[in-house]
Amino acid sequence: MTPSPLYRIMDASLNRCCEGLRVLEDMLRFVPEDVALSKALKNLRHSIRKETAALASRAVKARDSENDPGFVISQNGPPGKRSGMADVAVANCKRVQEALRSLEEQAAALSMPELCLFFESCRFQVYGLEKRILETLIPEIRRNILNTDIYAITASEHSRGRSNIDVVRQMMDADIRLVQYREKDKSLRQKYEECKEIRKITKDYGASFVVNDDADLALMVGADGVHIGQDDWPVSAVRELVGETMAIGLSTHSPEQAAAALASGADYIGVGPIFETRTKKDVCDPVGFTYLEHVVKNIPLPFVAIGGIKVHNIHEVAKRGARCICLVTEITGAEDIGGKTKEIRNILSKKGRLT
Ligand SMILES: Cc1ncc(COP(=O)(O)OP(=O)(O)O)c(N)n1
Ligand SMILES: Cc1nc(C(=O)O)sc1CCOP(=O)(O)O
Ligand SMILES: [Mg+2]
Repeated sequence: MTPSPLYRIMDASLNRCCEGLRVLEDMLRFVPEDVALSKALKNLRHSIRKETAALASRAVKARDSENDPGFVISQNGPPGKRSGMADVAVANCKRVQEALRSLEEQAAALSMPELCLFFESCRFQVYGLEKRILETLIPEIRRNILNTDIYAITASEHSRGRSNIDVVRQMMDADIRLVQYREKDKSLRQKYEECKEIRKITKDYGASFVVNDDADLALMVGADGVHIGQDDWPVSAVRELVGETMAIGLSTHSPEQAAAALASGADYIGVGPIFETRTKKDVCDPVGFTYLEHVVKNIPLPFVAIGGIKVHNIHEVAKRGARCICLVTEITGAEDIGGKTKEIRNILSKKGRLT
């Protein structure tokens, strides 16, 4: 007898549900190393496999993957729709919940009341786990954006006449993993076009992309982060606008601002200007090493040191504990961006030996 098509749906939904749980389980295990949460997901997956063993062996008989129209749809769909790890986590929570809802409906239609109740209780467990995932994994992923040595920023007026696109391509070829788009005098349309292109390039290279000032632009182009200053919109308002998965960076220039940034929910802070800089017009006086050392000792947030940092002084910054360092014109103004990046990395790799 041909099995009911409902079994075919259940087969697909069971796989979808367990695959989604596995993705989440691995992310929690390896990103924030949250063993308890990872284990809770694993237990749920095992209990679903156990409770549905009889159903699964019937459902697999209804499987016909070669003729599944969904396969054609996913093959032709837009590649890389997810904009980062946080999006992957959120999408997989939804995937598991939807699969469980579908299983529940099919079980009801096939008059399997016990399984129907089981799937419903699993779905409610996932709602609870999703809340914990959003509270632990997503902020960790957002803060991870600074988990790199160099933070590059565009500056078309200091780029030897090269376009931002050209400069970003060279940055990517130099294996710079984090780039911010910062332009003060271009129209919104120009900024939008450039950011769209830079988002595409950075994604191709697997690098992170942050937009300065404009949270709406960051959203439109699917950036990984937005960077705001003390006079920009407050972090809480930006968070409301951009949602949970986008990182928010906040410039700080004093211990008071750093403490406020911590309370504000910013994912990372800019610490500067360490030295004098002419790149930012309305910048305050250099904060020097005192403020940098204060942040290293007292502020449990990722930070990036910025302002006047060049090849000749970067070791002074690194040896005081800055692990992520931002150089704007030193990189955009270099004739050979790849060569300059190597020079910077060479110094950073020797920082322990420099006095
Ligand atoms: C990484 C990083 N740190 C600091 C800043 C400066 O931001 P802000 O104070 O808002 O000034 P402008 O860059 O908007 O002139 C930054 N952009 N990036
Ligand atoms: C954009 C920016 N923000 C700063 C801050 O201290 O918040 S300093 C700065 C410009 C840094 O450029 P350069 O590396 O060319 O000196
Ligand atoms: Mg700003």
